[in-house]
This record gives sequence, structure tokens and C-alpha cells, in this order.
Amino acid sequence: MSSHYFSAHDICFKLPNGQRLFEHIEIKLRKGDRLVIQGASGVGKTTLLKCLAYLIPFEKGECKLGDETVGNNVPLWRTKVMYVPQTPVDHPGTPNDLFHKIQSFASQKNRTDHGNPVEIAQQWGISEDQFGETWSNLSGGEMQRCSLAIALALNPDVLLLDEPTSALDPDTIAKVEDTLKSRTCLWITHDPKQQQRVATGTLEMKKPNRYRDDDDDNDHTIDMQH
Ligand SMILES: Nc1ncnc2c1ncn2[C@@H]1O[C@H](COP(=O)(O)OP(=O)(O)OP(=O)(O)O)[C@@H](O)[C@H]1O
Repeated sequence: MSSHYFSAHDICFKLPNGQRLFEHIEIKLRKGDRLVIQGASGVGKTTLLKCLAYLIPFEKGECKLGDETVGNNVPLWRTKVMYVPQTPVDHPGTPNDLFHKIQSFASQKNRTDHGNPVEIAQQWGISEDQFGETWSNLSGGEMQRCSLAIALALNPDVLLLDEPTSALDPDTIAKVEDTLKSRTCLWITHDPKQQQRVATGTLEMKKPNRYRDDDDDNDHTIDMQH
């Protein structure tokens, strides 16, 4: 039986009030796929990415990298399936500090495949000096590029990108999109043009049927274009 590079099966998330925010999410990615996640504000896109990184507990479902499940090593899973939050970030110190701190974590220590985040960010107009600047002195767009460069340098198998270019200008967006073309990722965007440029497939999230007025019975559809 052939296994996918990354898969998520029957992911369901319950809110504290007992209602499901989303249910029965199915995702299958091959290496290099970029699955864009779309849907109305509040439908659960960010929550889904956090579930896939095992950052928050979810009701049921399972994720796999090849045949490997999370097992009992959640920190290791998060190095492989990495969530990159929306900006602004709220870190102490500088981007350099953050990168070195993450590299010292037990789950990252034995990795020999880390890249250089400064070199990655330089392709997007960030200087070496800005990497040594306190986070709070950086603009939203600078924070966004530094965070993303750190995540790319850590070389996860799958990137979970939460509106990764929302604070950037069109020229810089084009550069970031170009860099991300070689990566396997799930990518939240509200921009249909970005979806057209980058997606190899799309997951359209909708509220579970019982909370909707329309009669569309496809809760979650994936349209893989290849
Ligand atoms: N643990 C929780 N307790 C209460 N409500 C929650 C919890 N987790 C998620 N929610 C709610 O679920 C909804 C979905 O939030 P989420 O941030 O995932 O949506 P989104 O689709 O990413 O929205 P946006 O496009 O605006 O960023 C929100 O109304 C949020 O408040």
C-alpha cells in the first residue's frame, strides 16, 4: 500500500461549548504539494493548522508523515510539521536569538540540515543587521519575513503557513512565493490570486452542515490539480 508524504485523517475539533468547529477533515499531500486552505473568517483555518502540529488537543483524527504517527514525541513531530504563526510575533530578544534558542532544543539538537535564516531572509530584502535587531523594533512585514526565514532554515518536512505574506508588498510577496515553491506546505490565504499562483490543491473549509443555511453537503473538499 503506498503511503502519502503527509496525511491527516478524520480530524475533528470540538469547541468548549460542545459544538464541532470542523469535522472529518481529510488531507493527503505528496512531497512538494502546496495545499491552500481557504474559508470565511472564523471557520477554523488557524485551529486546523494548530491541530496538525499537535499544538492543541483535538477531538479525534490522526496525522502521519509517511507511515509515522506522532507517537509519544510531540516536540519531535513539531520540528517536522512546523506551524508558522501569523504576525505580529511576541518574542523576547532578536530573530538571531530565537533561531539559536530553537536550535538548542532537544528535538532540534541532532539535526545537521539546518540552513542559514539570514541568507534566506536576505533574498526577501532583510539585512543581517535586522536579524540582530530586537523583535519589537521590527515592522510587521520584517517580523513576518524573519519568522518565516527561521522556520525555513529549520527545514521541517511540512510547513504550516498562517497567512505568511499578509504584511508584505507585492514585489516581496513574489520573492517569498518563489522561495516557497520548493517546499511542502499547507498555506492559509484570503487572497484568491495567491491561491491561483501557488496552490497545487485547495481545501475549502466550511461550517459543519447543521450550522449552515445553504444546502451544500460537501463540508470539506480538496481539489488537487495534479
Ligand atoms: N479553544 C477555543 N475556545 C473557544 N473558541 C475557540 C477555541 N478555539 C477556536 N475557537 C474559535 O473558533 C473559531 C475559529 O478560529 P480560527 O482562528 O481557527 O479561525 P480562522 O478561520 O483562522 O479565522 P481568520 O480567517 O479570521 O483568521 C473562532 O471563533 C475562535 O474563537
